[in-house]
Order: sequence, then structure tokens, then C-alpha cells
Amino acid sequence: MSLPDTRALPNIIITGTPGCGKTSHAEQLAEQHPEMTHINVSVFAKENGCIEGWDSERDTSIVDEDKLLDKLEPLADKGGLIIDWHCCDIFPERWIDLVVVLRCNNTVLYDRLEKRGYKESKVQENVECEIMQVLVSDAKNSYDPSIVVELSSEDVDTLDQNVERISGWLDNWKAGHPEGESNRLP
Ligand SMILES: Nc1ncnc2c1ncn2[C@@H]1O[C@H](COP(=O)(O)OP(=O)(O)OP(=O)(O)O)[C@@H](O)[C@H]1O
Repeated sequence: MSLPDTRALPNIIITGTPGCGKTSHAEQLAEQHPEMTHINVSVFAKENGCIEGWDSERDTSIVDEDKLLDKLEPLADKGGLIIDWHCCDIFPERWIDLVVVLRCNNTVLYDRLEKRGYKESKVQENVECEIMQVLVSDAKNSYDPSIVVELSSEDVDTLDQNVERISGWLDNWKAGHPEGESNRLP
């Protein structure tokens, strides 16, 4: 894989258990920052031929991760991605500048998933995943913990505050990288 020396814009992952609000956050952030591109990985994978099968137990598509990374690489090299997916540990560390892990209260999450019409086993599996902090562990084990931030996503106010916070981080990053100069340590 090629390794760019510079990126004019950072790449941000917004991750969390399904239903935590990744897409809601990513859409709102991208609306406020038109220079950034929202990549809903589930949609991107379908549109770019990166689906390798169907997991009937979980009622979900199986993504061909190697193909996905190949398709994403040229975009990630340019920077400016908001990567929205429930899985964060497949993306190379060098691509990523910030990992936001959204957290949600079990009862709120249960209600959101039930409202979607998910079968009981899928709701339970996801709520357990949230209780066990699976995504937080994945993020902290895969990236420097200093770039991982956990944010609670339980109501509209927290959503607005979170987006404001990420937006502030983004503005700071851009101010510190005026000409897309190298963002790597020497
Ligand atoms: N902070 C929040 N406050 C109120 N409602 C929220 C919040 N976050 C998400 N929701 C609601 O919860 C539902 C799921 O949100 P969303 O699709 O953004 O989650 P997701 O994490 O992207 O899910 P998936 O991984 O399945 O795509 C939506 O109906 C959304 O409006």
C-alpha cells in the first residue's frame, strides 16, 4: 500500500454499536464541514462490490475487508473522510487521526434497535456488545489511546454537543496543518 507524506484534511472514524448514532453524527458533521466526505461503510461496500456474502444468523451482509480497504485507500490518502462503521479495527493506523466511539445507555439502545424491527436475538447481541464495551476495546487496542474519544449519544442535545466538539477538533487540526503539511512525527 502507498504511504502518503501529507494529507490536507484528517480522517475521522465514528464508530460504536449499531444504533448508537454513528450515521446521525457523521451526517451532521459533514453538513457543517462540506470539505469532509461521509463514508457510510455499509453503503460504500455495497456500491463498490465489496460484499462477499450474507450472514443469515445476524441478518447482515458480509464485507470483503481486503477489497474494502483497497477501494478506500486512495480516498484515505487524500484525507477528509468521516468513516462511519460499527467496526473500526481494520483501518490502518496511519490513515486515522481521530476515533470517536459513541456510547449509549442499554435501555435507550434496546428501544432504538427494537424500533428498527430487528429480531430479538440481534437486539440482544448488540446490547450485550455495548455492555461489554467491545467497540471501545477494539478502538483502544487498534489505535493510540490518545486519539480515541468516547462520547455519549443518548439524546438530541448530546448529539449536537458531540458534533460541536468534533467540529472544534477538526478546526484545530486544520489550523495546525495549514498547507496539508506532513502530519507525521519525524
Ligand atoms: N444522540 C441521539 N439522540 C436521539 N436519537 C438518536 C441519537 N443517536 C441516534 N439516534 C436515533 O437512533 C437511531 C439510530 O441512529 P443511527 O442510524 O445514526 O445509528 P448508527 O449507529 O449509525 O446505526 P447503524 O450502525 O445500524 O447504521 C435513529 O433513529 C436516530 O435518529
